[in-house]
Amino acid sequence: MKVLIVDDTNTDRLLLKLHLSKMGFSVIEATDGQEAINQFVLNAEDLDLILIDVQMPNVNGIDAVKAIRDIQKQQKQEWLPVIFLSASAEDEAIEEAITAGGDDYLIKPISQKILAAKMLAMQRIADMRRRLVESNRLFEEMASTDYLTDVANRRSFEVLLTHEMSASRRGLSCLACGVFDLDKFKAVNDTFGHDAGDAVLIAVVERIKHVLRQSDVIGRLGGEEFGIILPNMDINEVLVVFDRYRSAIEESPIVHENVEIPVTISIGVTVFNGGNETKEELLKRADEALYEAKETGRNKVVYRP
Ligand SMILES: Nc1nc2c(ncn2[C@@H]2O[C@H](COP(=O)(O)OP(=O)(O)OP(=O)(O)O)[C@@H](O)[C@H]2O)c(=O)[nH]1
Repeated sequence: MKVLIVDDTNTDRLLLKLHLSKMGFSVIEATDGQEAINQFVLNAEDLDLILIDVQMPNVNGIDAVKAIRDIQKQQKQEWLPVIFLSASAEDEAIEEAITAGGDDYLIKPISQKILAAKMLAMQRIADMRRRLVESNRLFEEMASTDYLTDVANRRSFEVLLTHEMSASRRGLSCLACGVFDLDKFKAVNDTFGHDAGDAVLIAVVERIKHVLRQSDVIGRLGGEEFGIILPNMDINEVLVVFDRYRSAIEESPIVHENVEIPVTISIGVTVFNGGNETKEELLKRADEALYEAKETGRNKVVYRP
């Protein structure tokens, strides 16, 4: 557990540091409120607790904690426990400290036993907080990822598309968007089985990912339909690039359990017109191009500027 100790009195700070280090905590220090804010910003990622004196010159403990809570709120950070340290046992002082954002209040001189007990409680909170942060991260990942192919799901693909459209508006760069669909995929399922169909979907995505640039996006729009976003494209290259994806699928069959499954895809492509065009309009145009590719023979790219 990493603890920030803030106290302008050297002896108090060093004594606390000694006790906490003996208990096995890693300690960083600050000698006033402003330094506390700076240290918090630098260490926000892995800090577990702040122990902060109330009375300090310049920025006092109360103002520093208010500023830290504001930063946390703005940056949507997880809660970080704060314990105030003060010689004052007045009800009003305790009330002010907790209102400012403190979680506990220790009266100086601090008993070693009380400090050890409080640190045990804070350790529990820190562990709980870590688990919460990790499960939130996992939850967000699951909520935005397609369970089968591990690429962006429709919801997160649309969020990314909106984001890339704004970037394209600002930078006046060309943004290409493609929608592709496996050809006669029902026949793959019917002939080779649903598991083989799943394996084909995974393999197709892997092949496309292999030829995408780092900044490109692929997402599953549903069933056997996928979307591709290509930011910063050269408009003259759009067709060539998407045809490379098409041929990457056609060039060799997908092998599943030693069985060769020939697969092709049809792609509908368009480019973002800028201005007030919405993502729905953009995707609709790409979908219409895909429909035309299907209607006119499949295994082809149709471009609708
Ligand atoms: N294995 C598997 N099949 C899926 C999945 N999602 C959708 N499908 C199948 O994809 C097939 C889509 O069939 P259709 O919409 O008739 O299209 P198609 O056979 O690909 O024909 P065209 O698109 O016209 O070339 C259906 O059989 C769905 O069951 C999936 O996650 N796994």
